[in-house]
Amino acid sequence: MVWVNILTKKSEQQKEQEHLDHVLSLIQDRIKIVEKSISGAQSEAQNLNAHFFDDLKLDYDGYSTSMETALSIHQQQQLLEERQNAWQHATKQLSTLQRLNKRPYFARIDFQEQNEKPETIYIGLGSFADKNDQFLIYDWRAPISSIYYDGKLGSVTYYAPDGEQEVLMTKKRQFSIKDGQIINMFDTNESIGDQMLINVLNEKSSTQMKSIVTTIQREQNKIIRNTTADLLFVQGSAGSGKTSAILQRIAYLLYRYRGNLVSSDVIMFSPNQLFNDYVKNVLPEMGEQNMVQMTYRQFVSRRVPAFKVESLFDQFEDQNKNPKIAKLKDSLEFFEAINHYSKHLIKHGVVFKNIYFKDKEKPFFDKDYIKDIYYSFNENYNLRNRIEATREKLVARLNESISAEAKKAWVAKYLESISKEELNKLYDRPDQEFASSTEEERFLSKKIVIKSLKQVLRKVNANSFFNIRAQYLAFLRAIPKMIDLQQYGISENEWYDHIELVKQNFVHKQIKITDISSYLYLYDVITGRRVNYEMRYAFIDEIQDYTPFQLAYLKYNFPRAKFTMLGDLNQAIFTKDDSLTLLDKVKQLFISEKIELIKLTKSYRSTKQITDFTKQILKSGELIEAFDRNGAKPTIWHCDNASAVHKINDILIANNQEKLTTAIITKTLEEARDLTTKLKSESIKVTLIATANQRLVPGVLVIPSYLAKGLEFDAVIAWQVNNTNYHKEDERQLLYTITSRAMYKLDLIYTDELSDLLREIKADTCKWS
Ligand SMILES: Nc1ncnc2c1ncn2[C@@H]1O[C@H](COP(=O)(O)OP(=O)(O)OP(=O)(O)O)[C@@H](O)[C@H]1O
Repeated sequence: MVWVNILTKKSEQQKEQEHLDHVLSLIQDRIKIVEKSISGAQSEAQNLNAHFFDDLKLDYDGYSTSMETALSIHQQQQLLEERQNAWQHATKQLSTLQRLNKRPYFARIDFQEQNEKPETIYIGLGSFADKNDQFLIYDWRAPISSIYYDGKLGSVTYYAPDGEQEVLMTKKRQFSIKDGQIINMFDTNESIGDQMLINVLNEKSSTQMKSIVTTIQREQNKIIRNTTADLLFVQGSAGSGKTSAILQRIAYLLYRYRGNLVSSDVIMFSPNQLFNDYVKNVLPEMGEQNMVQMTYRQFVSRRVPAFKVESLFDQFEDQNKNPKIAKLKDSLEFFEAINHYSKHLIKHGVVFKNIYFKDKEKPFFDKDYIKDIYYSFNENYNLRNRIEATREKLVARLNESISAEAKKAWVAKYLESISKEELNKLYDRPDQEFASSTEEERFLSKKIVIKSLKQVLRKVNANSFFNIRAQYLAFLRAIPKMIDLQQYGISENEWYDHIELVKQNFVHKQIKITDISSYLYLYDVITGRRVNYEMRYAFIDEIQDYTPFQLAYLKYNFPRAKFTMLGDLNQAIFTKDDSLTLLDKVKQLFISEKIELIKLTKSYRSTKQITDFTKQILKSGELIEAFDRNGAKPTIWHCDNASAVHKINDILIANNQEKLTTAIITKTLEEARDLTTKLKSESIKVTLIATANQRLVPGVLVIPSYLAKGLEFDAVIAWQVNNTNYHKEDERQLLYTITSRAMYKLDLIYTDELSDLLREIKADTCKWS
């Protein structure tokens, strides 16, 4: 019986190999054709470029002939553009073919639609059809491919453009293919067979994330292919594939809406710059371009170049932060307070600034004068109309003042001081004539005034007459009238002291991350700044570190975008316990019928031993499911100060022997710096990652906790898990985030006393040393 099985398997594999050889030869033939057409198009374009002017009818005499010239240029340009497009299309095709040539497909499914013939299709990273338009490979994103990820054998459904389809799936086969050879193949009845997943997961990590298209899991597939939700909210434990799902989802959407959606219509907010570097290869690996990617801090900071926005480091290590005030400022209630406050501003309360010109003592436009204009419009004017109308009036006033300004002494003085060359530039034409020298002088004076007044015009057009800093402080002062501070446990004195701090920050050109969003929102509401209606999809990873205010502000900025928010409420390292209620807050921003929630509980990153250990750090970690892949139990090392660094060395030697890349994760940056110095003095080679702008290099890394967000490493050494570093209940999530970065091996080192947060760990889930 066994023999028969082996024999059938062998002959099956031979058949599959023959099929693969056939497909590969067709792909290679196609590559040759496309390469030829590319070089053809290239030389044609070069030719066209080189002879561009030879072929043009250059004739500038008379209207009709110059029209002809224009037409001729236009035609040549069009021709060039067409060649360029054909060339671009062919290059894209070539890169897909080259990808397919390396690995044509990874799966096969056999199925039968009602009253139709049975069909067999192969699934790969792109589509490929023969000369008769018969598909030999289906893109993994094609509607039918969905059943490969979704269903067990038997009756299954998938969504085609014309609705739900039911088919009978009779076979699901997975392949490992290398250099044109089938290395292995399995038939499976699971969504995606565990064997394939184990093989993929057992490959060691690199400094770059990889695509997971061959082994997407059922729940992940739901996230990837969702097109109905306005808000898709994914709560997933550490390592459950949230980030992977986002990236495959973007690739899916670009395919599904191709022609209508381009990568610049998609924006992704990521935790830090290091993370961007970590994921940057995934979309190109799938043949797509990367989306717009930025951190929230970048998104807000670029709007306030004059301010220094609190850094990630300061935000994490700021010990003076008042959590009660932060809670208030991060809330949706605070967001609503701005809406409420702005309604009152229709009648009074907008704060203005003088605009100066030459005279630094006397304003050119006095703030009271501006205020009178602003409030001269009737109450039907909303804030945006008001500021626009004020701008218009100021510009009109500016124009009216030209003649009077031209008579001022500085103008005559200036005229005398400028060079002949500069003077000549002031005339409209070189041969311009004037009735008298007085008239000429008047003309030149006006020209100078107009030129100089441009700086005032710029200020008016940039709304510089609106004093946003004073306005923000005024808004903060109005808060006790709108929000019951006691509810947040804040006394009035505390609040006013806090306003003083914000003011001092402004004086030093600094702004805290808790202020920047409300500051910008207030500015936007008052000036009626236009938001981005073009963005179609917004992705937010590590959602637990966002405040409800920030999410409301993002929603305001991208009103037409569908949002996908992913995170692990158990890994909140900035918002801590508040993150647990985040979902309820976010729900208020969307229509409830358009919200879909998905939970991912299985952790693919770490071995079973690591997941079973780390989940105990959380209060409600029991819901996290480990993927059945075995490794060593984590080890907790107790060392004295002198031996701790040597312990690291021993662990690194062992990890190197197993070819595991190690990251040593500290709580703070200061600790990371300190440890790096100690390790280097012992001649241990490590790279310190101190800022998010660094690159992830191969070799041992020392990295502070808040920069390790979203990343993963073969082996992790959690440094100094003592009770000084980790004793507060709200530090559980931080410790969980650090330890859950490990894929295969986890060591924890402490001196003095062990963290209280690790005391309840079951003795048999780790080794104590
Ligand atoms: N279906 C899958 N097939 C293969 N590998 C997977 C799959 N899903 C997840 N992984 C792997 O598991 C690891 C963790 O995935 P990912 O980083 O996307 O998780 P995450 O939920 O964003 O984690 P965290 O919240 O801890 O940052 C990655 O190495 C990823 O490649």
